[in-house]
Amino acid sequence: MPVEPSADRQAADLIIFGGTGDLSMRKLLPALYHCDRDGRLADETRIIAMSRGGLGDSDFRGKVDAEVRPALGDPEGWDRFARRLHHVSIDIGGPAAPAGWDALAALLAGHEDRDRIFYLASPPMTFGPFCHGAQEAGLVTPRSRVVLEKPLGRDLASAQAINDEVGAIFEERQIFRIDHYLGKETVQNLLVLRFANAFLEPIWNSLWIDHVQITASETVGTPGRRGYYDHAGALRDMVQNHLLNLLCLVAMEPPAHNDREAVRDEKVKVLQALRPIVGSEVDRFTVRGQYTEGTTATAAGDVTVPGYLDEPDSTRPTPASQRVETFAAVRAEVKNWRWAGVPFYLRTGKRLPTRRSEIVVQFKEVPHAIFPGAAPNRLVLRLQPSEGIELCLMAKEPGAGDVTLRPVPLSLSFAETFQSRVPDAYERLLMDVLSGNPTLFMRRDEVEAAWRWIDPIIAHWDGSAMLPEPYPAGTAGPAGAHELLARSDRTWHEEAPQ
Ligand SMILES: NC(=O)C1=CN([C@@H]2O[C@H](COP(=O)(O)OP(=O)(O)OC[C@H]3O[C@@H](n4cnc5c(N)ncnc54)[C@H](OP(=O)(O)O)[C@@H]3O)[C@@H](O)[C@H]2O)C=CC1
Ligand SMILES: O=C1O[C@H](COP(=O)(O)O)[C@@H](O)[C@H](O)[C@H]1O
Repeated sequence: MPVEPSADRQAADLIIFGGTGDLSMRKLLPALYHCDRDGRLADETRIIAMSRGGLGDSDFRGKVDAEVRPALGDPEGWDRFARRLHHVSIDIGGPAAPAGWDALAALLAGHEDRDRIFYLASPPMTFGPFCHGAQEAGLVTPRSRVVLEKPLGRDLASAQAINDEVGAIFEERQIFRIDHYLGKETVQNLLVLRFANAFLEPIWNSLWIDHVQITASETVGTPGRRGYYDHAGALRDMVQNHLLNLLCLVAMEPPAHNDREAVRDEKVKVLQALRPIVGSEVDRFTVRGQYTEGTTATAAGDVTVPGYLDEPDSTRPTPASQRVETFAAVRAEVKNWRWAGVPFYLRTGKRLPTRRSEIVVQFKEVPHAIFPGAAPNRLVLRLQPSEGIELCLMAKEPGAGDVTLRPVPLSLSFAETFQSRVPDAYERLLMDVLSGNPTLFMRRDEVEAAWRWIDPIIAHWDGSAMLPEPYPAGTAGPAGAHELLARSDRTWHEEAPQ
């Protein structure tokens, strides 16, 4: 049964700019539906999508009904959710933009006392023009907040320009830079695991840890996303934000408090301690690839899928599309006392064999082996497909005779242990925006520190005559990714004996 909306919830108008896009249809609207079903939205809260689509409210409701509802099964309380939906057409930067602002103003008139959230689920170059337009239309109230999707810009300079433009209209306390990985249950649990348990922290350093692997592997390709992806690539799309955030949470010092500034202060220090990868080092410490035609596993069996350049899209590939990486791997180092000499291997790619996001903390070998075959311990924090934690220990196989060792996992699945649905990251983060809690959002200095480290890698790739290494869809990425670890006698987690 859907839960009745709580009377003490603050009513809000949530304006999703880009409300017909992939992110909105796949993530934001399903998350908002779940929040509504669980009674977490006030009765009067409205969801107002904006796009160039020329849709009326009923067209938009029909679109959401056709595209979002089926993925939710048979959703209870759907009609209540559907009544919250509205659509306003606008072409930001286009000649008809004033008419769009007028339509939005008419819808919002008389509701100035509500929280007003502008969620920018659109390409980053629209952020500045959108905020200016909203201000000129008189729509920015003291109760307004703005949510900026990642990646914020294409490099440090564009990120600074966007931050300046948005910062001229909204105060920093009103700006929520979202990275949905920070809303994932395991990611929040990482801090609990580290700082609410005594046993890990004493060994959480270079004396005990050999290296860390952070992987976000996806089976999906990029059909229909050329307009965005050709300007992004895997490094900007995933590494600059999601993977660096995970690295920060693994590597940061214990904050004095679990509050918005203390946690973010410690994360920034990690970003500032990242050893820059510059010039020819980029060729040694990074790998990039692009998928070609191959096969991918689906529920209906293996299917042949096109390469990146042949993905169906309304825009044709350009010569620059050949340079876009759909796979990126980086060997990073945090230059401080705790982590000296411990590599952090980051890796992400599209059209890989499995959908899997995880952090693997690989411990060192025992200092003195009295049993042959002892493999080092490994802690795996699983973000996807299911969220959980696994500690791989060595155990003796039952039986008399010689001791035979076997690695065995101590596993914790959040869904099984807590017998409850694990909420999607966007549910948590959208509710944080609605209640005004920015702890799990990025501060300006964090985003800019991340770009400062990423920029030299991109500059070297851009200036190089080399193209990304091809890898067939459905395989584990380019050969260079294997070599990145093999050089130091290491292997990626899934290549190691399980
Ligand atoms: N897709 C995903 O899984 C994720 C995406 N993101 C981020 O979210 C943002 C959006 O991504 P995604 O949804 O994939 O992109 P899409 O291209 O699918 O959607 C973009 C949306 O913005 C609207 N839009 C674009 N330009 C204008 C304009 N000038 N005026 C009015 N509306 C405009 C589009 O509508 P129309 O064309 O009708 O105008 C559409 O609704 C990006 O910054 C991306 O990095 C973040 C995490 C995950
Ligand atoms: O931000 C993004 O994330 C998704 C992957 O998110 P996940 O929660 O499914 O791991 C990725 O597909 C997309 O390219 C990127 O923009």
